[in-house]
Amino acid sequence: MAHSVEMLGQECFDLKNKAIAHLHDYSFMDEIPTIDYSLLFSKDHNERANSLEHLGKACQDFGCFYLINGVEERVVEGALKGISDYFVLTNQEERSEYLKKNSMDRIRWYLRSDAGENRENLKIVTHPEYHCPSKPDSCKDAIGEYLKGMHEVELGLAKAISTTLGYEETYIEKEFKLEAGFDVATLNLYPPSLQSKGSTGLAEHTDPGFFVSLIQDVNGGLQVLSHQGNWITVNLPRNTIFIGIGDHLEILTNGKYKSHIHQVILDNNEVKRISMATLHGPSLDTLVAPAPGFINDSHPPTYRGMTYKESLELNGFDEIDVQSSLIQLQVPLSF
Ligand SMILES: O=C(O)CCC(=O)C(=O)O
Ligand SMILES: [Fe+2]
Repeated sequence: MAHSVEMLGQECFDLKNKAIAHLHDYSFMDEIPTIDYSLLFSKDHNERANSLEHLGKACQDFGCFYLINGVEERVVEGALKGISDYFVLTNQEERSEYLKKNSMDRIRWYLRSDAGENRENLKIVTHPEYHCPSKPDSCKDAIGEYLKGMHEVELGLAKAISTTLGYEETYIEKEFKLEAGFDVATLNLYPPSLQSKGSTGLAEHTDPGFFVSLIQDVNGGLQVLSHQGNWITVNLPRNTIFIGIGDHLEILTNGKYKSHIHQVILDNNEVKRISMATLHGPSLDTLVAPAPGFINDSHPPTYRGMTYKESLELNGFDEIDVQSSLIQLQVPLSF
């Protein structure tokens, strides 16, 4: 059928409106992107360029992504078994040996069960030196093997993310002095919702550092806040690691790559859930401030500089507590 000029005009108008509506329909953006680690280093130039572009978008538009082909499946499964063994094969009295003793603790444990938090949590400093309870035997080696693999991935992601920011590969590694980076793993045990005091596993927060890597034994619980303001549940396919941007990459990039806001909700958890979040940080003596390349007239510095250690201790916390101080580091807006 022949189209009259008026009809074609109407069709064009409808198509344009549809496209505009789609641009504002952000529901399609509520799926956490997946990055294939191996493709970031592909020998095929186009494949590498495409996956780096995808990584840059994930960092800028989501602040998090699912990583595949980073650490071997056997190693991830071994670590999850090691964490489960720690909580199952020791009793609470043995675990409470790691209750806070002093600010320089390298292993620390607590159990919290109230309206604001429901979890048992063991924090261990894992880099530059690796600390882990010696009991049970299966725990230290299995978690250690995963962390070794994850440290390689950290260095690889530092290269890839530097490239997405338009810098040379070694940029982040040098800026954050990752050779002596301060990493803390937090091992979590959340009760089933029936046994919790309220529905909050862990309240809304961001984490300090370069980025956080997370593995979990069951899906459901961890949620991230999308840049469009929706809470998205982290559903990790098997052998996938969740990666979320940390506060100090937000500070270094002056807000270009934002720290991911997340929380743990126990609403639908019928079974207990274990997770391990590793906060990969700069070295404690690194002064982290917005880099000159991210500052210009329309982007004045949004954060003040501070060493990683000072920022971890800013609100009276110890470095092993790895608490965020992003809000306190913000420079007030001047008009
Ligand atoms: O257990 C989780 O899913 C998240 C843990 C977390 O956010 C943290 O330990 O900082
Ligand atoms: Fe966190």
